[in-house]
Amino acid sequence: MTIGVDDDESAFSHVDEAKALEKSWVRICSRLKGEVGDVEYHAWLTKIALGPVDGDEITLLLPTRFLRDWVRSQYGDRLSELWNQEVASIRRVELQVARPGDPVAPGLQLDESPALSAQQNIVPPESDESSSRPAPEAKSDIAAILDGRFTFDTFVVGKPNEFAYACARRVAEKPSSVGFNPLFLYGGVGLGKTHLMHSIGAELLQRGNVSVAYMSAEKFMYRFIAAIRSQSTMEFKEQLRSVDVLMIDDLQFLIGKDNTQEEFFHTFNALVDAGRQIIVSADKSPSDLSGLEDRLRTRLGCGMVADIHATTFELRISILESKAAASGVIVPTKVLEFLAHKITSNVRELEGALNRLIAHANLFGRPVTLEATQDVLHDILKAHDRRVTIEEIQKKVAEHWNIRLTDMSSARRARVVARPRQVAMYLAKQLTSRSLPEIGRKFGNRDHTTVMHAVSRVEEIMACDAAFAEDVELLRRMLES
Ligand SMILES: Nc1ncnc2c1ncn2[C@@H]1O[C@H](COP(=O)(O)OP(=O)(O)OP(=O)(O)O)[C@@H](O)[C@H]1O
Repeated sequence: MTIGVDDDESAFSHVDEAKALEKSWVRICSRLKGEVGDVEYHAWLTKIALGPVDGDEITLLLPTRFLRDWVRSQYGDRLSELWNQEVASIRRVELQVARPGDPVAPGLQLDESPALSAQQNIVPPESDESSSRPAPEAKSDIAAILDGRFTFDTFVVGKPNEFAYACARRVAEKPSSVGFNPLFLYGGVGLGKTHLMHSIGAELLQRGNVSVAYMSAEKFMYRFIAAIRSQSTMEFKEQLRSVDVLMIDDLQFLIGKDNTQEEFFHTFNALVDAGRQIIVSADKSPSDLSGLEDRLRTRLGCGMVADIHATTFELRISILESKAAASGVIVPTKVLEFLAHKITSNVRELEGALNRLIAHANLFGRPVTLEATQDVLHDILKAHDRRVTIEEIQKKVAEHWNIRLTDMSSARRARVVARPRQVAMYLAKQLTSRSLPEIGRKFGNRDHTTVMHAVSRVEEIMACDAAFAEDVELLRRMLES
């Protein structure tokens, strides 16, 4: 079965094609319903409308950005698999927010402010040669597929990323400036490199008159191999070398791929020599990318190298606040703090956790609370669980009430230090397997009866003082991270 958009007379007429797609979609829906159950199916999947097919990609349309993101994160891969099983020529599913005039699933409204189209094509450079290049399939090789969610507006700036952000902004405003070419962005997984690159692309395309190509290093390699196989390497090279801005994401993928590195090196030189902008991202700095050829590493380090550092608690809170605000769901500060304490590894995970909470709140129409958070995210939180020590408990509790760590074992009995000390003992009992005498010893050689008293006192106060109970609960959850 062939479904494509071309002039081939043997292809289906548009009407037949549309009917065949609808039938496939009905079958896919019925399989999905069986797999996910009625509630999930009606909550999310009935909102999808069929969009156009282009080559090996089918577009599915959703009425809001939120639904698009949710369906993409939860069902994106499964939808691609099912489509591919139904229609072998379809290999990818693109989920987009429907625009006015697009088909929408029955009974639904469009988002009032639909996201920037999730897909933008490369702007063909204006040139006399444009009619002689590129063949339609080859042209899609370097199409800049940008994620409309990733713009400068939605990027939250804080200490760890302010330098990279400023460099990205600068390149978006003045591509190919001296000292900024190439722009090399690096940092750990899920810290916003791709987001910044897409933001540059979106900004440049919005201003127009500039051609932008974006692709992952992996895609670069596969396109290169495909071009070799189809004997169209010249076209591929020409396309790459005709752009004003070339962005290659996750360059570390080219480690050990010598031929592709070589090709990239020549493309790189041709573009920089012609005064075009290159933007590259990787998980390490050029000097630490030890599997890359020396000459390439040297050239990569010649422009601006900007590091995105691990997030701080403050940045994680700001990111969560901004994403929660965009969702329209009220997420209490305590929950945001809890998440920012628990999930520290990368922003992608943090965002995933928040999205799940928001989806849950939307689905069941219930407010987001700390308890619900722990329930809904139990699997994520469990993965982050680890053993906690009495020293960590003392430190966290002392920080929380702003007392000195030494007061955890001092003889001072003023309430301002005695109460936090009791809480720390209570938490030590709750969160560790230490015996009462062992806990007592860690708190300035106190007797085990003192620990027992502390535990029951804290329980008493928690029962009648909700704010205190919430503080203790928050501390407990933080410490479990
Ligand atoms: N400062 C930020 N503000 C808003 N969102 C952010 C920020 N940093 C990261 N994100 C979000 O976190 C997710 C992961 O970011 P991104 O894909 O850009 O990371 P990456 O550094 O390219 O990761 P990888 O190493 O896996 O390629 C994205 O959804 C992105 O929007």
